[in-house]
Amino acid sequence: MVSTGQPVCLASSPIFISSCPELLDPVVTIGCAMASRQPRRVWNMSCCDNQPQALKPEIDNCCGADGCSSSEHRSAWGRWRLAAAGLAALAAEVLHLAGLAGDWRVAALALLSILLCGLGTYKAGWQAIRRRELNINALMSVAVTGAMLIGEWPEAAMVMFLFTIAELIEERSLERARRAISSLLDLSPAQARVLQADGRWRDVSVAEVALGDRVRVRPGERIALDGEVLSGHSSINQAPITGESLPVDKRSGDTLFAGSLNQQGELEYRVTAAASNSTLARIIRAVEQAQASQAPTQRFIDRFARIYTPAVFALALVVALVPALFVGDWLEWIYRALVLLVVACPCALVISTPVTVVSGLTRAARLGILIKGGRFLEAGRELDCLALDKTGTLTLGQPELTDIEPLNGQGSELLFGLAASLAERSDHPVSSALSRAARQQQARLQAVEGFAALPGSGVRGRIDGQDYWLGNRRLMSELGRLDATLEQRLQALERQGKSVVVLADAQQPLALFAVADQLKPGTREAIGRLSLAGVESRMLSGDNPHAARTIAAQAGIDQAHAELLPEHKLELVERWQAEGRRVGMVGDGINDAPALARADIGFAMAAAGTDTAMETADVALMDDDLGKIPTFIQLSRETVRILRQNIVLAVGIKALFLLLTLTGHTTLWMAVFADMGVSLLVVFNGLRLLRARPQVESQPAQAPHQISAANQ
Ligand SMILES: Nc1ncnc2c1ncn2[C@@H]1O[C@H](COP(=O)(O)OP(=O)(O)OP(=O)(O)O)[C@@H](O)[C@H]1O
Ligand SMILES: [Zn+2]
Repeated sequence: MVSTGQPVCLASSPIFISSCPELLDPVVTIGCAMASRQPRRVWNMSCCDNQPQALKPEIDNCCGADGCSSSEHRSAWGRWRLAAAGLAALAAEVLHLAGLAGDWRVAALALLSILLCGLGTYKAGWQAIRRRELNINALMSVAVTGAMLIGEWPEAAMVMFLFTIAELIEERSLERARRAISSLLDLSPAQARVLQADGRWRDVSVAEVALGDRVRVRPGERIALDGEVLSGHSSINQAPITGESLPVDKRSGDTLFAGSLNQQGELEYRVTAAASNSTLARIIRAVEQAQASQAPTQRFIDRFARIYTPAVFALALVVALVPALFVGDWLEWIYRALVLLVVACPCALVISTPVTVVSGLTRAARLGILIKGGRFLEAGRELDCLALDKTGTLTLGQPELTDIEPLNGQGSELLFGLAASLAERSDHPVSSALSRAARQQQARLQAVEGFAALPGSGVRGRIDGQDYWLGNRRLMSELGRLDATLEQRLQALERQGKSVVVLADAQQPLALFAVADQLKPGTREAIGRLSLAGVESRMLSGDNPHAARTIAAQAGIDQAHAELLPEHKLELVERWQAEGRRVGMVGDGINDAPALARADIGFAMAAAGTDTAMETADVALMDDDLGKIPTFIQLSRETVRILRQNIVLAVGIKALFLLLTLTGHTTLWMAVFADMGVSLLVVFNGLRLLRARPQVESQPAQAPHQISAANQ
């Protein structure tokens, strides 16, 4: 049981982290990660003076050769014992009601029940008291012991039994919320059909597949490993990764994710990541880590519990002693003090937050939204301003070359060849547009020396001993190549909403190349949902003001800031924060990195498959669907709402019972039932998030587009 305060091996849980409802100390978690597909076990080390060494034997024991499944935490024996304890407690109660109150048989049955189910609680309670900490176990141990001492045997047994049951249910719920995420891993098959050296295909365990191996997947099968399609054509359901079940078209060169479902054609692919390091495995690892990190509410509650429990003991002592000094009736006041201890049990309050946050994180991951900690899940609610990069975030990020304008009589074919040779070396979307067009037109590319990317402005390189530049207006004016004619022609193209780059040599500008990007399907709708949620969208673009405004207008964004260098994006984010706004930032390129890092929440899009995005962003959206941001904000609000409901429920009901207790209207029975009831209430309230349906219905009904396309 999690709350024993003992190191606990949650063998039945494939992942895990510590969670100790009545935790008074910071949690130390030790994970024993087995090979990738193996269960992973972790101990709750709230006790043991936080010394991992103290647990060494337990860890060795648990991770030993026998594997993790042997020491099943709630064994069959444990369940039988619990059932027997329940029967004994009930029998004691029945005998008691039958008027045999003082009978030794009642006491014996009650004692038997307590011994059967309560030893763990006593042990943990004793350890806590020895460390001069007072936790739930100590609270319950004292209450039960006190009840026995004043002869309330059946009640003592019932308190212990119900407490044990409640703890069990809570622990199970938390495990369920956690397991919900790791169960995703079961989606990727354990075996893959790999091409052997002798040319035959053989089924091989995924752990043995090497990088670069050629794997075949048939229609209807799940993809076993991350890879790149070598041959074949199919549509793939990537829902486990992206949360989006509309199938995505995949053909040669596209990225495949382990765990996704191949729907139609047969594919052969080259393995690009070991099974233990697939995108899916990394998502799950990240969620586990996020689950381990405490949300602000959690930290608050831990601090609260630290003061609270000792205060309750003090109050109970006062209730037991003081009134009796004046009015007598010792037994009655001691009884009330014991009821008070049970009523005061804060387990509902303490467990409600982890259950809720874990459920929220898991739900998000299933929707293809990877949140890096409870902190961000709680903070999402407060965002009131979202800064968006243009290319690749609002647009498809795959601009098409639309115009080539030679400037001084040279052949456009020659100039295009030069520009494309430079562009070929860069993966900036504008450059990619040129190189794509060059490939289609089979333009002659030349070798480039001394290539350099000039972030925010363009590229530079030497061809045939001549220096060339390819870049935007800023670059031309820096080079002193921007004259009136060039300016005029630039503006003419830009006014059509196009991005324009100029090819120049050491003397003069040679040609203009215009590209136009398209708004991504679903962008306008996502911006609309954001604004409904009270979040203002603002565009931050490195592109020219006309192109920026054109896209902003299409997307429904009022504020567009153009011609920004990376440091300008950062400055704007900082300025808005200084105005008291909570700023989120969505971007992809390196030019967004400083602003992303500075923003209250940095979002990365199309993060599946791009390592840096998945690792550095606060919130990583697995595909390029902007609609995931309003979904995230809704989920965040819902999470916080449930967190608050739980706090009000837990504290409110307990406060009510406290009053009833002090006035002598409650019994131990009622107190335990109330405690259990509140605990279950908050746990199930938290678990609701797992099932929550934060507006997935608002997916645009457009044709699916390739996610790999946006991973530039
Ligand atoms: N490697 C490059 N190849 C070609 N053009 C470039 C390159 N780098 C920058 N540019 C030019 O400079 C402009 C600004 O570039 P920057 O990377 O800052 O913005 P962007 O990513 O294109 O736009 P946004 O910031 O809106 O996503 C581009 O629109 C392009 O015209
Ligand atoms: Zn409790």
